[in-house]
Amino acid sequence: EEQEEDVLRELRLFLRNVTERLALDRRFKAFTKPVDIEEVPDYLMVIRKPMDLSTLLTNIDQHKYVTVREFMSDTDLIWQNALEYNPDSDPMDRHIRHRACALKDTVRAIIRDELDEDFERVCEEIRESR
Ligand SMILES: Cc1noc(C)c1-c1cc(NS(=O)(=O)c2ccccc2)cc(C(=O)O)c1
Repeated sequence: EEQEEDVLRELRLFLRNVTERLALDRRFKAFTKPVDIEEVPDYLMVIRKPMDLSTLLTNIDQHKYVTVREFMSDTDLIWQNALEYNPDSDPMDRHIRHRACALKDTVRAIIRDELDEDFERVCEEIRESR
């Protein structure tokens, strides 16, 4: 009903704000767009579920996320994919892994500091009722 739509609208505002702040952080530039398959031809053979910050925004606008937990599953894909595709000891791989870990820590810190657990509980109730 109306109150539920108000809660989900507030969730989308929060998730958009978090995503836009991540996209503005220079450390995360490589995560702002899908990995370019022209530049990385074997990427989709290694990574089954690509994800990036622009796709997160599209998903938010398409009402894909009803809870922060669902949003976090997709943000986790971004850094997990980067760790999986770039496992080597060469400086480039180490550099992208360092940024992937920074993305993981930054998202968790924002959620810990800015998400009210009662709000997330209401979102989980809505998801279970659907
Ligand atoms: C993300 C990601 N996961 O695996 C890799 C590898 C990356 C990644 C993707 C991009 N952006 S891109 O796919 O458009 C591109 C790849 C190669 C040359 C030029 C552009 C950049 C970087 C980077 O470190 O700058 C890394």
